[in-house]
Amino acid sequence: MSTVIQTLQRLNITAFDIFIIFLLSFVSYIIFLAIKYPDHAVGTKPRKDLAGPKGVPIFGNFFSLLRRKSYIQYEQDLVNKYGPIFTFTIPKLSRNIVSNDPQTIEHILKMEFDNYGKSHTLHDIAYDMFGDGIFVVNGYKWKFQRRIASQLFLGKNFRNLIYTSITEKSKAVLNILKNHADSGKSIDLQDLFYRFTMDTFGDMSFSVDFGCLTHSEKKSQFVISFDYAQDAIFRRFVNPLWRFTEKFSETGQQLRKACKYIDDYIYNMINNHRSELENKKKKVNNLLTLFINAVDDDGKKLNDKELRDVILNLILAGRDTTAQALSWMMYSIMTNQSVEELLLQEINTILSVEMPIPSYDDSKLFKYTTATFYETLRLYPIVPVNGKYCFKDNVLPNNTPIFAGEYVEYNLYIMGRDEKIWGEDAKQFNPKRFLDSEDGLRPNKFKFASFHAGPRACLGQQFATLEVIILVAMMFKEFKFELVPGQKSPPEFRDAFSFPMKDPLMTKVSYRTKL
Ligand code: HEM
Repeated sequence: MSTVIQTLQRLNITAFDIFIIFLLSFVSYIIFLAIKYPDHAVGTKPRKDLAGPKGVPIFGNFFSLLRRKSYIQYEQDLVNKYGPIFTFTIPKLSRNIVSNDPQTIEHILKMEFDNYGKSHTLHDIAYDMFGDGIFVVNGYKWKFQRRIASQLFLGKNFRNLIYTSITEKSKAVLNILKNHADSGKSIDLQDLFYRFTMDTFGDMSFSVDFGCLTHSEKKSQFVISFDYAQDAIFRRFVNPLWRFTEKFSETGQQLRKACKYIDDYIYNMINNHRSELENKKKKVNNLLTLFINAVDDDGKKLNDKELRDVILNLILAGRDTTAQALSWMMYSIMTNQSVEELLLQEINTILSVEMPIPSYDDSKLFKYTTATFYETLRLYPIVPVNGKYCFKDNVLPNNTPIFAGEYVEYNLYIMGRDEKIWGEDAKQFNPKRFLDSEDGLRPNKFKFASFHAGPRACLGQQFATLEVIILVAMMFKEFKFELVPGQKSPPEFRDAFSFPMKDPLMTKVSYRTKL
């Protein structure tokens, strides 16, 4: 070090000179980048062959995206201007090529499955919460988790477990609704559904009572931390400097605190479950037991960190998706009287005063209710924007070339309203479209891709459908629901990993017939 200083002194170079050299080098580097990336984000290839908004040097379309009202609105404006295929770039997140057509979805989710997957950037951004869980990994890690989890969701052995959890927690929801019907106090249904899906999932998957329905007035610290961490991590997508800013920001500090709380809670749950399994020496059938006992190809069991990642991903999948779908479904029913009438007709033919809870087998009879659920997901897809990272150069069925490192994205919210895909009444809420069509309740998975498709199709579709049918049937059998006036209709949504309503769904509850 001292020789460097001596040399600099001999050459008469001062600290100020060094500062100027650094500054000039930095400015030259920025100029070099600005010339190399004149209208697209750093690290991306130019794509003059594709339509799309012109970006600024280095940052591409980052600033216009920051000014957006919502990501969906941003893309809707681009569809209106450029048509269904267009592109834009964001630093770190690379180039997005949006192609809103079912053939593209089939191509990336099924036909070219091995060539399109989760990216390193997604894994990095989400790591603090999702770790190496099923939503953010590819290859063996994904396959292994899918294989184990599917035993619960697709295996017949777990039918009773799932059914019992759903009906028990649905009864708890009905008790809360009774209190509101008696007191005349309105209720936020979205919040109620989050509590319902969290408790159902906790019971069924971990034999844990999160207490969301029993201690309904106070959110548990776990839920508060879980929600905070999810939102903070989602915001990283539009902050390429998040690693730096979070070191100093309040958000960063709160996020670390939330993740620590979540980790402690989950590790504690794992330890309790392990010792319960060891002490009782009996089989506790649930998702956590399946993963604790599972062995990989080398005969190795998962360690606590791996179990934690698996659990957190599944809680995310199991809670938010169905709670939000239920909220949009209730909103859609409350604003479509004819749908409510047909739904009630169906419920009343299957349920009675003596049989107010659908049996597992009866749940299959709720065709119109299932169609109403699907129609909700068609117009309000819970993962509205999805896409995959391209590993090797490839060409889409519509002849759009895709280069390694680019994302192919599709927007189901926009596709759900596209008359070319769904016909003239695409924007209308009409559950019958599923029943009247040839495919019925087995719609083409690439057109109706709300549950994803191909080898990574949603594992929880049947579980979510059962959960929705049972709760909705029980709720409508006993209560009437009415939106509290003065709320935005349709409700606004919030940018997130899934599709939450921005505001509470305030609803007045009354008895259908006072018993
Ligand atoms: C309305 C309810 C639901 C909807 C609309 C839905 C939708 C989706 C979508 C779009 C994906 C693909 C996500 C991706 O790009 O990686 C997915 C994956 C998944 N879902 Fe669901 N989901 C729902 C409920 C559930 C429930 C209740 C569970 C139960 C835990 C669940 C478990 C999973 C799992 C494990 C995956 C990952 C599959 C894989 O990568 O192999 N889902 N779901």
